Amino acid sequence: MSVLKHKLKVALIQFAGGTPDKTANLKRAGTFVARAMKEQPGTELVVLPECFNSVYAVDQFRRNAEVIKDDSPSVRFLSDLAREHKITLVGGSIPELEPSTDCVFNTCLVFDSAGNIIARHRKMHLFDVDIPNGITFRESDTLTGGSETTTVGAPFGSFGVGICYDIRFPELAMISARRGAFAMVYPSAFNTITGPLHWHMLAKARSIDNEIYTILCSPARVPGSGYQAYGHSLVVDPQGTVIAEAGEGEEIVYAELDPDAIAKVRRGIPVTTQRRFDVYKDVSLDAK
Ligand SMILES: NC(=O)CCC(=O)C(=O)O
Repeated sequence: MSVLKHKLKVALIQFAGGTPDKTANLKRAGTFVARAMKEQPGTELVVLPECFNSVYAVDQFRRNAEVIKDDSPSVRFLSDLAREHKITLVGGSIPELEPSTDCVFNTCLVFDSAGNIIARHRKMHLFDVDIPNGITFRESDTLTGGSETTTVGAPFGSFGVGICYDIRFPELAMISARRGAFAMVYPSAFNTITGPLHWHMLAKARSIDNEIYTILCSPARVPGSGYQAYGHSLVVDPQGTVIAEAGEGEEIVYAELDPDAIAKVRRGIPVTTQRRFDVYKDVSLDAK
């Protein structure tokens, strides 16, 4: 049985949501999703970008954080959106406040077509980098990393979720693929320094490693804003080919995923059954 149950239409909403006005950001996301449903009828999976409801900045996460409960503004909005359009919605990411610990997480919620939360992925690997003459960013100044990998069961099959920098850690994708995922979905916000270096290569690598689809959804670039998003939301097929890609501005990326594409690649180059876990049982062990 294929890991993807039937052909699947997806839409990636690359829009400029991350302004200081959360209400306006949510409203705009809703407008784009409605447009996607008109332009590509039959869409079942919709993806929003990382931190789509507020400004992506270390000193803004706590201010914009919401507790994950039914009446929090972004949670209610996303739930209504999924129910209204009868879609599985990967709700980008939002800053989440965990009241029991007072920690703030960068969190992706996934909703089913009835508006129920079916997964919560807390970004595991925080974006802490310091590239000379490039970019310095330290999410860990104000965020806490999650500690669980996420594989979501949807009516059309299972898919894994990571958030942006998580894509650099191939273990997440492999864990989900070994659980039967047909795709990895990463709400993301690369930038104009690391985007040109690694965005496409990482997406292709995760696809080729696991012979699955890889989906990256970025915010649109806003000239003059503090954090310059890379854009280029894309879908890579199980062979490592980009089958749909946006430019830098606001745009919806449409694609149709095909179970046969996964089966064909896996038949031809069967790495998913040739792995030697008897040799590399646990890569987390210290190297000898
Ligand atoms: N928001 C992020 O995690 C950015 C990750 C990034 O740009 C990278 O190069 O990795």
